[in-house]
Amino acid sequence: MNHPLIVALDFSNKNEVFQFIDQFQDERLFVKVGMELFYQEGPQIIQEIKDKEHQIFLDLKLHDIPNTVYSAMKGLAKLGCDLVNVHAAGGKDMMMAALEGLEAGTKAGEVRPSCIAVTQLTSTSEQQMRSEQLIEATLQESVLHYSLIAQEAGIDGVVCSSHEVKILHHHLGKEFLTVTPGIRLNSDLVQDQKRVATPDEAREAGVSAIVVGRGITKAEDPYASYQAYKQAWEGVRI
Ligand SMILES: O=c1ccn([C@@H]2O[C@H](COP(=O)(O)O)[C@@H](O)[C@H]2O)c(=O)[nH]1
Repeated sequence: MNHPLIVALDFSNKNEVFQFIDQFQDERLFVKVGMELFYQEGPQIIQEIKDKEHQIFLDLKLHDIPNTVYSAMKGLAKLGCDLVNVHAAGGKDMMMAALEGLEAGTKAGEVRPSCIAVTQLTSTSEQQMRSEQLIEATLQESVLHYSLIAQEAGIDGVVCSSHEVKILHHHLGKEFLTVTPGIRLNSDLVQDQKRVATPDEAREAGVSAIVVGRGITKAEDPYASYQAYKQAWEGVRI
């Protein structure tokens, strides 16, 4: 994964999606299709975006018993996305089943999508995690624990915040993917996110890919905002 800036297409219908995408005639985007769009438009939206030669992260965060996740992933693999995900809280057996489903559903001669696991949502604070999930650890420890079991299951990386990336690299190596939402420019509103970082901070932490939604899609000039995020994200990478 070559350090993409992934744009979250949190729209409720395909007209809004293509109105947005059509502003980027000269760019091959890496976009994220999440629950809002997928549940409204169904699986065919994936092919329509692929026809325009954009890469796709299908962010459905699967979390169920292993057998159900196996079958769901087998079906999703047929859509030909680049990246899919599960919740690490579903457990090691569930994550292994997700990978088996992806392998089973990937067409012969094609590469299976990468699969990452959500650790703690970027909208979760440590205080919330402790009081609502009854986890008696720091947030970093919880993210590290979920990442360790994800790696043991054979998962390719995790969704976390930029704040946890250095410790993950230390324990899991730099090849393990870190995909971080909760990205904001200093001028942006934080909204419902709790663990946020700027694109520069994410780059300095060594993040593999950043995810940006409203900062681009709801901007007055989405194209200009995309370029501003991209410039800050690309910076000087060492
Ligand atoms: O921990 C997570 C996991 C997924 N997301 C998703 O990323 C985008 C972020 O959108 P913004 O508008 O930039 O806040 C959104 O689609 C979430 O579903 C996340 O934010 N945190």
